[in-house]
Amino acid sequence: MSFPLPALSQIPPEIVALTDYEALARQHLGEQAWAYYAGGAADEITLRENRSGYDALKLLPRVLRDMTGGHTRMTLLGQTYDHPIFLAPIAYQRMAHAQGELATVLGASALKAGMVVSTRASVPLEEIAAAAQTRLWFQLYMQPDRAFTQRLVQRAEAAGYQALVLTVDAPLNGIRNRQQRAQFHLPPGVEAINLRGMTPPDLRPRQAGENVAFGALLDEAPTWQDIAWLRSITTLPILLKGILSSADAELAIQHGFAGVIVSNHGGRILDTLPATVDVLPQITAQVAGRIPVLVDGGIRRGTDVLKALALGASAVLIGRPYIFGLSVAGPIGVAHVLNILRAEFEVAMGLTGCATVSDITPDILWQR
Ligand SMILES: Cc1cc2nc3c(=O)[nH]c(=O)nc-3n(C[C@H](O)[C@H](O)[C@H](O)COP(=O)(O)O)c2cc1C
Ligand SMILES: CCCCCCC(=O)C(=O)O
Repeated sequence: MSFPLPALSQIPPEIVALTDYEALARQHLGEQAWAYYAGGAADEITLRENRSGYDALKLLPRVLRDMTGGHTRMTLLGQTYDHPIFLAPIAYQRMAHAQGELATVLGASALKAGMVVSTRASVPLEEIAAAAQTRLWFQLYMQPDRAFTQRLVQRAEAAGYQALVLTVDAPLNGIRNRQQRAQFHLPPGVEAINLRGMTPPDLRPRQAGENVAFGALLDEAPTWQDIAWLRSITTLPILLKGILSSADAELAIQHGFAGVIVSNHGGRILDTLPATVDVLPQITAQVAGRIPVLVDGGIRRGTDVLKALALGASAVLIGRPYIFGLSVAGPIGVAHVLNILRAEFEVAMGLTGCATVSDITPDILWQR
């Protein structure tokens, strides 16, 4: 089922960096889909800072180290991965490509990248698993109907997903002005197919002055009290996605999570949150190696991957870049994005004197 890597030779030679896909994707996606995928919340301050945070960090190479036998492999939750770059969960991928998540999983398989499949995927989770030749994790939005949530978790487990990722930073949608200006709505035929049969939340337009968040939506949002229940219905390891505070990272450990993902949802939920790379050091310090810490948001270069690992992350996830690759060139685009980033990461390791990921330590970051 995997496709041959040589197909990457079909990619136009001028596409050499992740950002090259961004400009092309804008031409492939309509205005509404572009607003959905590329946009962030409100003034998009957090969206921009996720990127500028990495640019502000400078590397300090170590030289003349023995690099014999170097590689990018790493171990996470007891499994070995070829490299520490994962695909973050992104909803509704059939809006970017006719095959949606099925195309993405082929691209991920070609590069043996771990892929996190969204609850709001537009292809049944079982079909994605059947096409996968790489490790899959399932991202869970807990639903008000707990029996429905339980069935979803059981389906993911039965289909062979190896971990759950509980996203907790989006109990309701952010203020998405870019989407509003583009009058974004899902096109016909694209839906969160794995949520079929569930009573949809009450999203009717509110009268002026009426509550938009308090009431039904937030009353039913999960809390720490629900975690024991979630852990009781699955044997899969569960990671917590959407952590920015070290106090919440500590609570995650106390509640038995297998890992945390430092994330501000790609700057899409609440604007003016700090960049994930800026809070990462506090969280890795708090966690102190007890569970793995992953991070996403703004990672566009191999040097960003290296910096995140130098700050203590075990792995990183990318979101928009692979969606842009998907929209331009389907599975090959996803594979190409991963290939570029993995190769850049390897070069950055080599040029800072890190032969393996365990050699990536904070001393390769320049202190002013
Ligand atoms: C269009 C879009 C849809 C997303 N859908 C989900 C989702 O369904 N579940 C989730 O946990 N995160 C979702 N995210 C957040 C991503 O998983 C990830 O945190 C973020 O995209 C990382 O930032 P980056 O896009 O700058 O790499 C979405 C992000 C985007 C851009
Ligand atoms: C209540 C928030 C739902 C967002 C679903 C998709 C997503 O995570 C995103 O667009 O971002």
